[in-house]
Amino acid sequence: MAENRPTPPEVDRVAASRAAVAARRARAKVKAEVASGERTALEVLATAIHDPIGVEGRLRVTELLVSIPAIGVTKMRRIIHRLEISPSKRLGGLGRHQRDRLRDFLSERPALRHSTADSKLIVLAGPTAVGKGTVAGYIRKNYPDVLLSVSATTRAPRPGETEGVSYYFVSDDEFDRMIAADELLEWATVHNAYRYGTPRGPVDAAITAGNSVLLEIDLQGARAVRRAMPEARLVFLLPPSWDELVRRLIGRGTEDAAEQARRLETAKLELAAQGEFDYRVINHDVADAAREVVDLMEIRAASSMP
Ligand SMILES: Nc1ncnc2c1ncn2[C@@H]1O[C@H](COP(=O)(O)OP(=O)(O)OP(=O)(O)O)[C@@H](O)[C@H]1O
Ligand SMILES: Nc1nc2c(ncn2[C@@H]2O[C@H](COP(=O)(O)O)[C@@H](O)[C@H]2O)c(=O)[nH]1
Repeated sequence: MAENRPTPPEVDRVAASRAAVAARRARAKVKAEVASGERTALEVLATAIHDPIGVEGRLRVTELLVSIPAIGVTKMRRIIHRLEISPSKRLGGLGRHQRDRLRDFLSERPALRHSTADSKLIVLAGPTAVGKGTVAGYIRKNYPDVLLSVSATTRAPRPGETEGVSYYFVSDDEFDRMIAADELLEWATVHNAYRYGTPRGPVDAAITAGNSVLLEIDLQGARAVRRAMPEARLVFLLPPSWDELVRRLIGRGTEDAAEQARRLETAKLELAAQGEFDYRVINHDVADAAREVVDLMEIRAASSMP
């Protein structure tokens, strides 16, 4: 019956709304492909440049960035601010310089180019007194699903440290035995002083069970884990400034002046190596830094679900 048929303006509205739904679905599919590692963000950008009015071209830069595992909304806002790209910009509407900056950003970060869907191992490293232990402790308390690896060390306990929670405090002989028995995933002499190592068993067991594991270790250890387990994601914790790092070290008051000086020398070398890491997190605030680290695991855990 003629009166039940849509009038021409209605036809336009229905068609437009169907097209909008189809476009939204197509964009959601692209985002899911990036999130699962099926396509890289770089590939999506390349397609958008080739076809600015296609599905990829209609994707907002913000949508592309938050599809990438390890980039949450806060980090995405910081990135687009740094790249001087407006949040409303679509990939197809980027100017040449914006496009180049975005392409450079995506190319420079190996972790953003490859799928990270199967990585559950996060390594947290950074200079002395930046707050690695504090951030790891916050994660232990507030995110019980994350297993914090407990290292073995030959150094003596500090006041307040607990055997089996802070560290396994072992003798030199016992540490030698652990190395010989291949019980350590990695180990290093840190600050030219004591030996520290990650017991392999609990890490393997947690990963096999599908749980996320956090290792809080030094730069040498991070490099060794990368060699042994390339799927591990390396996070470098940074201080807001060098002066603040010195303030934290002195304020902690657990080392004498000679040990502080030795640690600060190591810190300079460690800071120079930050470019080797997949992610950098500035520890302004403990809860925020912990959240950023845990976000890496949550995204990965979710994306690795069947
Ligand atoms: N976001 C923060 N703001 C202010 N102080 C902090 C912050 N995070 C940690 N601290 C303080 O800085 C000091 C050093 O922290 P922590 O011992 O966790 O460092 P670390 O990186 O584990 O050091 P190390 O490698 O020497 O063991 C502590 O006194 C801690 O309370
Ligand atoms: N390579 C490893 N480094 C480790 C491990 N556990 C801790 N550490 C690092 O040692 C220093 C000093 O720690 P502190 O407790 O004496 O202040 C710090 O940078 C830790 O990250 C480990 O298992 N392997």
